[in-house]
Amino acid sequence: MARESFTIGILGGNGMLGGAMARGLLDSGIVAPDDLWICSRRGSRGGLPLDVNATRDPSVLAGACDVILLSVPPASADALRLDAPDRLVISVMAGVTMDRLEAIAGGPRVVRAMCSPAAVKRLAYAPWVAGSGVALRDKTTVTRIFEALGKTDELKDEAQLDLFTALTGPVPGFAAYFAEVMAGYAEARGIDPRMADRAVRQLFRAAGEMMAEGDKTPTDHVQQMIDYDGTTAAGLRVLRASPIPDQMAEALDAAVEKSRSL
Ligand SMILES: NC(=O)C1=CN([C@@H]2O[C@H](COP(=O)(O)OP(=O)(O)OC[C@H]3O[C@@H](n4cnc5c(N)ncnc54)[C@H](OP(=O)(O)O)[C@@H]3O)[C@@H](O)[C@H]2O)C=CC1
Ligand SMILES: O=C(O)[C@@H]1CCC=N1
Repeated sequence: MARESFTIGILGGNGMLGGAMARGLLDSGIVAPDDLWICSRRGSRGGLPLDVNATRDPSVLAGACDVILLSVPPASADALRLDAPDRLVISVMAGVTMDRLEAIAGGPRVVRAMCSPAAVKRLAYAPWVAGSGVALRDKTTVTRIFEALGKTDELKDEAQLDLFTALTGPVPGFAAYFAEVMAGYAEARGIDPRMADRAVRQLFRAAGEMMAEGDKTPTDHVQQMIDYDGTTAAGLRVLRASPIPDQMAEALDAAVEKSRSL
């Protein structure tokens, strides 16, 4: 049986995340360029193909699209009114709660999600929570859209979205900080900065690919290196005994609190 096709509109589709999702969706083939709409105040296309429809008017986008993705800054959210209770509205905005989304959409057929700019490579992780007006068929649509952009899970507890806003919303996000620290260590010990940069980029690329493949969890990888009992084990034992896990939790808590205050 052929899969249902739909038109998708992205409010903020010329922005960092909106543009990444637009490109990912087009690359996946889930939507044809002429079934994709983007909307922003400037009405710019953000380098998307000319067949993609662009408008400055959110009501035009809402009128043309079965599914509307909201990807404008949280500060712009409360002034938005789509009045489109019959459309499936999916927000990827940090901290904008389900209640606020229902006010924007004009009804409860809304999904609050988190996504990331890795959507451009179809490598995002997108958890989501369904509002009370979201039917089973809508959930299938949400899953199809986010599977086109990477991996996805339905959550039951809206509060957990703030945790993912901190953990997986920013890409490279907190992983970039660890890369920065490692490159800084190398530079401080006389390695050419360009070489340190190249080395650390390649390390994180390989680490990401190796951790994404197979069944091993990050803990399994760490334990395997500790069990090997070589040079890396010496350093990992220092890290495991350090306050770094608590400090990491403090940093993530700060990001979660920020999300809850938006
Ligand atoms: N960037 C990221 O890493 C992530 C972002 N997010 C969330 O995604 C959303 C978008 O973020 P991001 O892409 O970084 O932001 P950007 O500033 O890059 O893009 C936002 C876009 O929205 C448009 N816009 C702003 N206000 C309005 C409005 N009132 N009506 C219509 N369009 C508007 C802007 O275009 P114009 O000026 O032309 O109107 C702009 O291009 C935010 O809510 C953020 O929390 C979530 C996860 C990760
Ligand atoms: O840093 C930010 O505000 C964006 C939103 C969620 C993740 N990154």
